[in-house]
Amino acid sequence: MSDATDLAERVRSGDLALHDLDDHADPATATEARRLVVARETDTDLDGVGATALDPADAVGTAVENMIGAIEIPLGVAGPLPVAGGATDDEHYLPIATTEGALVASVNRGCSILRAADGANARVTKRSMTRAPVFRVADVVEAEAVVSWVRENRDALRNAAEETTSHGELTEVTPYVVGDSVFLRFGYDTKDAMGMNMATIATRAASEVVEEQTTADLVALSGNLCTDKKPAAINAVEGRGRSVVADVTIPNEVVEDRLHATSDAIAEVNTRKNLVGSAKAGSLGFNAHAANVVAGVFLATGQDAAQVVEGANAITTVEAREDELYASVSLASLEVGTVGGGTKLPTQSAALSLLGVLGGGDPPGANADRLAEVIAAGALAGELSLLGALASRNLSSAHEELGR
Ligand SMILES: CC(C)(COP(=O)([O-])OP(=O)([O-])OC[C@H]1O[C@@H](n2cnc3c(N)ncnc32)[C@H](O)[C@@H]1OP(=O)([O-])[O-])[C@@H](O)C(=O)NCCC(=O)NCCSC(=O)C[C@@](C)(O)CC(=O)[O-]
Ligand SMILES: NC(=O)C1=CN([C@@H]2O[C@H](COP(=O)(O)OP(=O)(O)OC[C@H]3O[C@@H](n4cnc5c(N)ncnc54)[C@H](OP(=O)(O)O)[C@@H]3O)[C@@H](O)[C@H]2O)C=CC1
Repeated sequence: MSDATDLAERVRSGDLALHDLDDHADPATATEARRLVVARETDTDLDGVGATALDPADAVGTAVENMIGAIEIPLGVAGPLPVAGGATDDEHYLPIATTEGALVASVNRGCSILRAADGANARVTKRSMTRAPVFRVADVVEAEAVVSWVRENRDALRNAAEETTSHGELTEVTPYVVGDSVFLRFGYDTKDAMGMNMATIATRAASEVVEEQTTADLVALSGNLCTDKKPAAINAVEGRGRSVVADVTIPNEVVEDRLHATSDAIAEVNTRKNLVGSAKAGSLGFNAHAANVVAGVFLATGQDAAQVVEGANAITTVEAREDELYASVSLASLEVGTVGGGTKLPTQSAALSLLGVLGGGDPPGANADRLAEVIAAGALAGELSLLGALASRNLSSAHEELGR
C-alpha cells in the first residue's frame, strides 16, 4: 500500500481530517491522498487534475490549502505589442490564459493595429494600494476628534506602518465618517508587490497607534472602503493599485484595412455602446471587454484573480479625427505585482519572464509599472478589435468560427 493510499484510508476512517494530511506527508503525497479521498467520495476521475506539471511543494502553504491538484487553462500569446510607456519602451508578447475562443485572435488583431500605428503610449499615473479599517466611536463629536488627530499625526501612522515593511511607503490616509463609524483609507506605494498582504500588515500596526492615542476602537481591519474585490465607485474615482492609461492614434487606412469599418463607425459604436449604453446600465466599466485582457493576463501571470473586479474598471474613449482614429483606455484600479503571491509559481513566473518583468524592478516598482502599462496597451488592442467587429457586424460570425 502506498503512503497516499494508506493516508487516504485514515481520512476515510475518521482518523485524520483532509487538512491534517500535510502534517503527515510531503506535499505531493498529501495532495495525492486527498485526491484519492475526494475521487472516491464523489465517484469522479481526478487523474487529470493530478497529472499537471505543478509540484505541490511549490504551492502548498503559500498559494493553496487542501490541495488536490491543478487546473489547466490554455495559454495563448498576442503580439508583438509595442508599448512606449513611462516604465517600458519595448515590444512584448502578451500571455493570455483563457477558454474563450476568438479572444486571443481578437487581441492579436488589435496588436497588429497598434504595430501599424507605431505603437501605443502608456503611463502609470498613480500607485496606491489601499486598506481601510473601520473604527467605532461614541458619536460624531468623537468621530471629528479622531479625524483631527489623524490629520495632525500622519507621521506617527507612517512610522508605525513602515516599520513592518522594507519596501512599502504610506502615501495617504483619508478619513471618512458615517455616524459613529470612522473609516481611514490608508494608501501605500507597494513597489513591485500587488501589496494586499503588505498593506494589511502595515495598516494593522498603524491602527494600533490610532487605538492607543484616540478613543476609537477597531471593529474590522477591512471596512470595505478599501475596496477590495467588490465593484466600487471609490476605486474608479480615487484609484487602487495602479491607475494606468494607454492611447494610440491610427491612420484611417489602417483602421479600414484591419477592422473593416470606418473610423466614424467605430467612434459611433464606442459612444452609443461604451458610453451611453454603460451609463444607462448603471455600469462602473465604460468599456467593451477590458475584463477579458485583465483576466487573461492575471491568470497567466499569477495575479489575484478576484481583483479582475476592479481591474476591469475602465473607460474607453474613441474619437474620429480628420485622417485618423484616436483611442484610449484608462484603467483606474489595476492591482498587479511581479513579486509575491501567485507570481512565484513556476508557470506564472515563466509568463512574467516572457514579458521581461519577473521579480523586483530597478528602481523598485518599475517592473509592476511595466506590467500595468503592457496590460493597459493590451486592453486597448482588445477594445479596438471588438469595436471593429461590432462596427463591421462580424462579432457573431467570428465566435461561430473560432469559439464553438
Ligand atoms: C476573429 C477576428 C480577429 C478575425 O478578424 P478578421 O479581420 O476577420 O480576420 P483576418 O483573418 O483578416 O485576421 C486579422 C488579424 O486578426 C488576427 N487573427 C485572426 N485569426 C487569428 C487566429 N486564429 N489566431 C491568432 N490571431 C488571429 C491576426 O492578427 C490577423 O492578422 P494577420 O496576422 O493575419 O495579418 C475578428 O473577427 C475579431 O476580433 N472579432 C471580435 C472577437 C472578440 O473581440 N471577441 C472578444 C470577446 S467578446 C466578449 O467576451 C464580450 C462581449 C462581446 O460580450 C462584451 C460586450 O458586450 O461588448
Ligand atoms: N491579506 C489580505 O487581506 C489579502 C491578501 N491577498 C493576497 O495577498 C498576496 C499579495 O500580497 P503582497 O503583499 O503583494 O505579497 P506577499 O505577501 O507575497 O509579500 C510580498 C513581499 O515581497 C517583498 N518584496 C521583495 N522585493 C520587493 C519589491 N521589489 N517590491 C515590493 N515588495 C518586495 C516585500 O517585503 P517587505 O514588505 O518586507 O519589504 C513584500 O511585502 C496575494 O497572494 C493575494 O492573493 C489578497 C487580498 C487580500
